[in-house]
Amino acid sequence: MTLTFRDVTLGYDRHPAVHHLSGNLRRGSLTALVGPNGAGKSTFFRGIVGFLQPLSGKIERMVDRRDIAYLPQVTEIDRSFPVNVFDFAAAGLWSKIGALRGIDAASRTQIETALDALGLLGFERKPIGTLSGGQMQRLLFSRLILQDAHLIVLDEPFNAIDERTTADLVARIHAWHDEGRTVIAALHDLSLVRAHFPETLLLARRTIAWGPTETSLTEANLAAARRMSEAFDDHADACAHTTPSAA
Ligand SMILES: Nc1ncnc2c1ncn2[C@@H]1O[C@H](COP(=O)(O)OP(=O)(O)OP(=O)(O)O)[C@@H](O)[C@H]1O
Repeated sequence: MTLTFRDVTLGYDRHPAVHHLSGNLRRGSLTALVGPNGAGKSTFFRGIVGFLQPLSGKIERMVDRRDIAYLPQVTEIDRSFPVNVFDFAAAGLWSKIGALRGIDAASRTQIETALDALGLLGFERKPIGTLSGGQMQRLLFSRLILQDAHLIVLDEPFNAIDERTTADLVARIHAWHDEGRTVIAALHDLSLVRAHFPETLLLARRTIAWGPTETSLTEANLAAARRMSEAFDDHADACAHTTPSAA
């Protein structure tokens, strides 16, 4: 296993957002995290990476925190920061070599190789603020390559990305999977999930289904996820165990 969740509840200011989640993220698995807007997907990821401590229950990590790479939603990334493509990618090496060691010839080659893998060679000196959305997402994936983490957590990596870039990024995800890494990605495009992700966690504040994609993403489960998400009271203090009745 890479992660085990034991009756985990996550939330903000004591208001639960994700309820009583139990299960395992198998080592080397490739999982899609699916759920309606506000289902708790980003909250779940913040719990995985340790930005958010569970209100109750336990997340057991069989990997070191430094061996977890996290790609937040693109809206959470500040692109006004005055840094160029090369230096932004180079930050991916910091968790392994430290920020102060400087970049030697071997590291430079590694960074160029990672940029090349995502079609960004030649962009090294460009400020990140001048990149298109798709180029920025390619850069974020280059940095993930350099992080060389075992567990890779991707929050909506294909948002506002064209088909060509999506195909390149999907290929990179398959390469990570083939290398034996554990990958989990929040996605809204169900045809993409069915085509490329063997396992799915369907979340709507609680687990609706978690297992093989074909058995998780049934019409009945998707309808249950919609109902559950709509019925959820964001301001509830207590941990509601009740399930809304089928409409
Ligand atoms: N920083 C925060 N402080 C307070 N509440 C939050 C915070 N972030 C999220 N929430 C609330 O937690 C609930 C789950 O939100 P979350 O962002 O995890 O959902 P999501 O499934 O990632 O949604 P989307 O698909 O729209 O990105 C929502 O009701 C949201 O308002």
